[in-house]
Amino acid sequence: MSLEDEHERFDRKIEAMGVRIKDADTVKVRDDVFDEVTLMALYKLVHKKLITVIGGPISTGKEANVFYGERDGQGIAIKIYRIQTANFKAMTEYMAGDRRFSSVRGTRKGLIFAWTKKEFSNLARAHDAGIPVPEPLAFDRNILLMTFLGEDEVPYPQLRNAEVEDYGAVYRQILGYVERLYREARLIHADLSEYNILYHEKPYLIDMGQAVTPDHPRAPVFLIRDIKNLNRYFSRYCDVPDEQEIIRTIVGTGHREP
Ligand SMILES: Nc1ncnc2c1ncn2[C@@H]1O[C@H](COP(=O)(O)OP(=O)(O)OP(=O)(O)O)[C@@H](O)[C@H]1O
Repeated sequence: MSLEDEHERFDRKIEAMGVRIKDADTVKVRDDVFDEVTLMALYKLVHKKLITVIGGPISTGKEANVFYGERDGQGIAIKIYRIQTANFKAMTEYMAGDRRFSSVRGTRKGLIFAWTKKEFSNLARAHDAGIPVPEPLAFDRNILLMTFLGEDEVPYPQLRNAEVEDYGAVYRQILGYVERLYREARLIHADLSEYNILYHEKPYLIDMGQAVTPDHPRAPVFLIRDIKNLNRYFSRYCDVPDEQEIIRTIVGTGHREP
C-alpha cells in the first residue's frame, strides 16, 4: 500500500471515529511526521476521545511539529516529536543528569518517548506552581497534548514578534516566573529566550522538554544561560541588572529589596 493510501486509510479511520481532519493541505507535513509509531499514538489519543479535531500545522521545527487540534470544542496543541531527526545526543545529556530520568537508556524511540513524558511532567510541575504555561493534558509515545495558547486557531505571538507596551514590567514578570520555576517547581527551563515565550497580555513559557531539576550537574550553567538570554534580549528595551545578582536572588542567597 502506498503512503498516500495509507494516509487516506488512516484519515478514514480517524474520521469514522468522529474526528474531523480540518486541513487537507497538511499532507506534506504528514508524510514527514506521521510514521507508523506516530499514527498509532494519534489513533490511540483519538480513540480515547482526547482529540476530536486535527487541524493544520502551527510549527514545523527540527525536534517536533506542532498541530492545532480540538477536544470537545476546546483548542489544543498537538506536539509531535520527530523520531528520526531529533537530536539524540543532546537529549541523552539532558536526561542523564536528571534523577527523574537518569535510568532511561536504549533506543532512539525509547528516548523520545521518555522525552515526551519529561515535557509533560515539566509542564505539569510548572502549571501546578501557578506559572503561565500550556496545561499538559495527555501524552502517548511521542505525542504531547496541551492547552492551546491562542485565539481563533492562531497561536499567541512569540515574545520577539509581540507588541509590548512596558518591557520593564514584562522582564520582571518573566524573572518572577524563573524564580518560581526554580523555587516551587524545582526546575530550570534551560532553553529560555524570546522564541520560547509567547505573549498575550502576559508572557507564557513554552517548550519545556529540556527543563531539568536543580540537581542536574549542568543546572547552574543552564540557569545562567537562561538569564543571559533574557538580559541580551531585554537590554535593548530596558535596564537589566547584572546576571549574578539575578541568580543570587533566584537561588536564594541574595538579599531582596524590601
Ligand atoms: N500550547 C501551545 N499553544 C499555542 N501554540 C503553541 C503551543 N505550543 C507550541 N506552540 C507553537 O509552536 C511553536 C513551536 O513550539 P515548541 O517551541 O514547543 O516546539 P519545538 O519544536 O521545540 O520548536 P523549535 O524546534 O522551533 O524550538 C511555538 O513557537 C508556538 O508558536
